[in-house]
Amino acid sequence: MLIFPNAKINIGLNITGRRHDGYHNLETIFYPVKIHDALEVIESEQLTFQSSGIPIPGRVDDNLCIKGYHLLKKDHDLPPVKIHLHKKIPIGAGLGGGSADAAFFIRLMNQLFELGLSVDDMMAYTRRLGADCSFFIESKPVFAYGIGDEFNPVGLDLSGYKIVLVMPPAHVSTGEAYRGVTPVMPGNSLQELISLPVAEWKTLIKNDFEKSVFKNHAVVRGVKAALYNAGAIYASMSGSGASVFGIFNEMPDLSHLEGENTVFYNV
Ligand SMILES: C[C@@](CO)(OP(=O)(O)O)[C@H](O)COP(=O)(O)OP(=O)(O)OC[C@H]1O[C@@H](n2ccc(N)nc2=O)[C@H](O)[C@@H]1O
Ligand SMILES: Nc1ncnc2c1ncn2[C@@H]1O[C@H](COP(=O)(O)OP(=O)(O)O)[C@@H](O)[C@H]1O
Repeated sequence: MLIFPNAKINIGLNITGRRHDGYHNLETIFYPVKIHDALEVIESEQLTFQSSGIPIPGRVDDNLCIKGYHLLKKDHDLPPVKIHLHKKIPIGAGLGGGSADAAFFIRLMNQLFELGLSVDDMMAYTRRLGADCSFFIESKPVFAYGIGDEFNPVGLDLSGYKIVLVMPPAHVSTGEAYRGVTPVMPGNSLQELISLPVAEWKTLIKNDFEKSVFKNHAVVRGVKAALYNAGAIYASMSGSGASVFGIFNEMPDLSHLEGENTVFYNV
């Protein structure tokens, strides 16, 4: 069975507090975008994992698909499977690619082996795999809070705009990004701001990671400026970086950014 895990962007990201478990409370909008991996699972003689496309750092045993398999196997009588992941979602980009693979793996296994898991059941597994992982069980626009695993639906539809995503040659680890932020409660609720017209977002909707990431990675700041210069109505770094997206009325010409950066048009 084949499935296509999609990436997400964060529109606004307020880090509101540090918790006793070392994690942070946050508020953000998760919005699904059309950049996909391809994940294939077939029943097999033994459990194997292979990948192609963008190389995935770390050991195979630490791959979130393999972790997801072991979690499910504890509760269900599963045969071994052969997993192939074709990686296209940039890694360490703030696009949640690893989390997407894990959540779509759980969805696929539920279907393939008729495990009868509800959305809540699947989210109980994904919560144990990563803070933003549960979003990808439904992959619909949401206002997320808590550590990023509690959701309220939002009626946000950006399909009338052109969204462009740029991945600069920089890598920011999620842990590093959180260490660079001093939590603060926002003056205005993101849940309310998001229903304002996109043209009003620029001065009101912020990503708290940008300050420290821009300080350490000037190239990321440069990409955001380039998107505004190209006519973006709104531009922001996604998540903990380093990717940056722009929302446009018309498709911009960003050929001057290609080469050094990877540019994804119409995500
Ligand atoms: C920053 C965000 C924003 O959407 O996305 P990305 O930029 O990574 O895509 C998420 O909070 C990333 O969630 P996720 O990537 O699932 O995080 P995890 O693997 O669970 O945690 C990695 C590390 O990030 C820190 N962490 C993560 C989430 C959170 N709410 N508070 C934290 O402090 C912790 O130090 C943790 O050890
Ligand atoms: N299936 C996977 N795809 C990508 N990265 C994975 C995967 N499984 C585990 N990882 C680990 O997760 C780390 C973060 O990857 P990713 O989710 O792409 O970043 P981000 O949290 O910035 O969106 C990688 O450096 C990698 O070691």
